[in-house]
Amino acid sequence: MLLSRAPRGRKAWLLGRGADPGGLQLPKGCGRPRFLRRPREPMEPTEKAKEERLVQCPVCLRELPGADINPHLDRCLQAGGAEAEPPSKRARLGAAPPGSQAEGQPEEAHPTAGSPVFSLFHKGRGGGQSPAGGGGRSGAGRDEAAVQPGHGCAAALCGDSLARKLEGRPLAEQLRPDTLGDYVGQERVLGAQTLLRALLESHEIPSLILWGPPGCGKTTLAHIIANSSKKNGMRFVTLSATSAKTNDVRDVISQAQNEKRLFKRKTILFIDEIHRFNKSQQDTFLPHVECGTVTLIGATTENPSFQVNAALLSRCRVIVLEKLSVEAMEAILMRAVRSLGLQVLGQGDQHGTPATGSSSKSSEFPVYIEEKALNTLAYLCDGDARTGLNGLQLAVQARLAAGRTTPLNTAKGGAADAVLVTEEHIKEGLQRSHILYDRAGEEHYNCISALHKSMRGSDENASLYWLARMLEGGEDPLYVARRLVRFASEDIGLADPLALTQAVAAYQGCHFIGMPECEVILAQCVVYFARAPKSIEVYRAYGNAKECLRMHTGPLPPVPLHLRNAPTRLMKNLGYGKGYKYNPMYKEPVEQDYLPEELKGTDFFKERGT
Ligand SMILES: Nc1ncnc2c1ncn2[C@@H]1O[C@H](COP(=O)(O)OP(=O)(O)OP(=O)(O)O)[C@@H](O)[C@H]1O
Repeated sequence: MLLSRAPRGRKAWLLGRGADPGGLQLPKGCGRPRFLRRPREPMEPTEKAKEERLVQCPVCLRELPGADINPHLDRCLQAGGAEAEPPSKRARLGAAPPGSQAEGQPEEAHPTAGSPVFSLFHKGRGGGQSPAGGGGRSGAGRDEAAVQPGHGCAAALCGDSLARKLEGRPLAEQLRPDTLGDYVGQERVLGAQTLLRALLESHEIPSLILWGPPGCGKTTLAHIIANSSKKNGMRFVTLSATSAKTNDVRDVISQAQNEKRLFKRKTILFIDEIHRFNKSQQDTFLPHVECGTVTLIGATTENPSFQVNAALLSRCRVIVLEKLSVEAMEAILMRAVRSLGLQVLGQGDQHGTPATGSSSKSSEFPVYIEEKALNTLAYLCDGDARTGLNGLQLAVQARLAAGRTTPLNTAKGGAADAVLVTEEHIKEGLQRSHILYDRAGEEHYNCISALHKSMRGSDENASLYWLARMLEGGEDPLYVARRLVRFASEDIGLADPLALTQAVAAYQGCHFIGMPECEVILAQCVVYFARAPKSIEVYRAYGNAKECLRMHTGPLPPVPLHLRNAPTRLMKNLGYGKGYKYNPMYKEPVEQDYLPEELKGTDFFKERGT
């Protein structure tokens, strides 16, 4: 029977388990809840009616036909709550096309992929094994930061098996650490003596906001907390603010309330990209964080002071994660190298020119990666581990697909053909926009601010550097050009009125020809501005005028009658324009007031000077 055909508004009740209580596993110390007893009905329903009646699961709140409730409840409880997400909700929250999954089907029939709720930390999803190849997670970590020439993983893999390992889930996902031991870097907040580490190790998880640039390990840290909290009997629920709606948050909260009330189980709610929730959505969970129904862990790349409700922020500990250092990146890449079974080719080793061979042939050879290539990758991914791991994956896959082998002479005296990944291949594999700059995030504002300040400080070299950093990172040239228009007036002003013309021309030039040709137009304008004399006289005076208006109390003074236009007889009769002295008619300077009476004599320029 489909849920959609069931009568609505009927009071939910649960059937008792009758003769088979053994299948129901309740947590220790928790007696059979009262709701499991069937309430008395005025008239005993028939067996068929009993089976068709809808009842609500106390764990996941899903309504099911009476006949299905007890097996469902068993599964729900055994799966530990988080895994018991009703399939109907998965379909609703996830990206599944409408109608692709019939509501009310048993949950086993529904994969979790695509759902923002509970999907991230599912075990065993899509064959989510570590591709350890003998290396696995053990031994990975800080001590592996040094690249050992000619030293791959214990079991070196040849092309074919490696290609299979790289299929499917992205390498970064496959290698996401499960424990703090494998979490690299971020010593300042997670080092041995830090408060956060002590709290995590004692399983006292406070509400947290994890703030840091992309790929620095925010989600990974949440994943580690999820693993350890699940082991300690807590529920861990994930929502992504990019796809979840306010109702999804409400559902999670009401489940958390039930869990707390019925099973004394705590819920940790992880919200990825929390800054994408608007303030009123954030308000939804504020009281529940306050009263401890849920422990909130939010991840954001944006400054939480602007993006997270002040009230919510004050109830959370803000953990600032940094870009991963080059050393940390090397450790992460070495862990990947080991897990993939690649051999590292040291600086002293030599190789010849790649020869073209068939794919099937190259698939039989071991795969080497230059030590230099790993170092370069560690530098170029700019502290973003996802970019680094994806770059490695792409480069290796591309080499395997190209089907070329290279004759190698290693320092250890060996000579053999192999598939070789060089520094060049790594650079090709990296997307340019990832190299230096996060166009959509914090870095965008940091760099434009640095450019503005460098021009203001007349440092033409720094100005060019910040400009190049933005453009090479993929910044929109029109965004930079708009800022230059503003700068021309704000910082140069009347010291060189031509600056504004330059900026507008630069904007139009960029508009006409686009990147990369327009970069030199912007460079010219930026250098012009850095060298130009500066004046904030107008900017300040205008600020004073605005201030004067804002500070004014009471009704604003009327526009003096003599300054008003008088296009009609009535207006003339009312005195509009009366006494106005038309300046061109006078040879000598005209004595006339232009400010309202009460502001007579105000000098916005004099007040603070320039
Ligand atoms: N500190 C770390 N130690 C080991 N691996 C890491 C670390 N940080 C990131 N990684 C690797 O990089 C991948 C991406 O990291 P993660 O998803 O945690 O980044 P994030 O900070 O949440 O980024 P985003 O804001 O873009 O979601 C992980 O799957 C993991 O393989």
